[in-house]
Amino acid sequence: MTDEQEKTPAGPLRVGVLGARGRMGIEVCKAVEAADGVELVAAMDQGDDRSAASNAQVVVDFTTPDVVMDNLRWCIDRGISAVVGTTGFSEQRLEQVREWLARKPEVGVVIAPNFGIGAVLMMQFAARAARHFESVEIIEQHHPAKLDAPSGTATHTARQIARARAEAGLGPVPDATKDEVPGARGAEIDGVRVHAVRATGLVAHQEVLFGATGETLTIRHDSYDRASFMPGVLLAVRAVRSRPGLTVGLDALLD
Ligand SMILES: NC(=O)C1=CN([C@@H]2O[C@H](COP(=O)(O)OP(=O)(O)OC[C@H]3O[C@@H](n4cnc5c(N)ncnc54)[C@H](O)[C@@H]3O)[C@@H](O)[C@H]2O)C=CC1
Ligand SMILES: O=C(O)C1=N[C@H](C(=O)O)C[C@H](O)C1
Repeated sequence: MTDEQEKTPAGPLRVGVLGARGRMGIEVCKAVEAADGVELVAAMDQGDDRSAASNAQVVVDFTTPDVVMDNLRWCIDRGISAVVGTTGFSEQRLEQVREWLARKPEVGVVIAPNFGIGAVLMMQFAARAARHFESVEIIEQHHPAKLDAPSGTATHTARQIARARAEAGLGPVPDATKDEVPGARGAEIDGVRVHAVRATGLVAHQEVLFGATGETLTIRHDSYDRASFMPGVLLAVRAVRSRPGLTVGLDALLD
């Protein structure tokens, strides 16, 4: 961005999209084009020259876990803030992003495992319920073209539940089952079992099942259409430049 552009007052916020021909990218481009106060200045996908997005003030990334770190570095180096929905963010990756941002204190990055407002609330409710139940399992369900399992949302939920259980002094989830077939009891994330279902017709769904003596509690969220993620994406796009540093999840933006 030139000094002249930075000084120009109050034009629409210039937004670039990486992964623009993907399922989410197509929806984000439509949402940005339809929204007030924002302007789509670059819609880039694999093989395109990323430098066409240099003029953006905010880049939205819905690509793949293997390219997202390179994209983020590219944005941060250029002083471009970023809103990231791509999955695959381990604690090490988040730490790496914080390191890059330390050299660019004016840049903001929001990384959210799920931009659905209902999904954010589902994760919050699950974290709140966690300390009251000795048993918990997560069942995530997605469309069969999804590349990763378990989902970023399920991983994030499991970590939040594990943290809440530890703070409450709960021990391991009780389970005497012998795994006769490997995988029958799902994956384990921070001590929480996660089951990943893939089926045609699904979009993005998650259940968190809690159990205590004589009762269960099921907290469920369903995204039936990718439009469900757009209010959260636009919220982050509008907020990210006023939140320097790294923000993980949408929670702080909803408060
Ligand atoms: N945080 C959230 O709310 C949501 C996150 N996701 C995540 O977003 C990611 C994308 O999901 P989908 O759109 O369903 O996948 P998709 O496979 O439909 O789209 C990914 C796109 O990225 C493109 N791409 C690959 N490398 C690229 C590069 N170097 N530069 C630019 N574009 C590149 C691909 O060509 C493809 O068009 C996944 O990690 C998914 O889990 C999906 C839905 C919601
Ligand atoms: O790939 C998807 O579709 C989704 N990915 C995100 C995830 O992995 O949690 C968010 C949502 O579940 C849809």
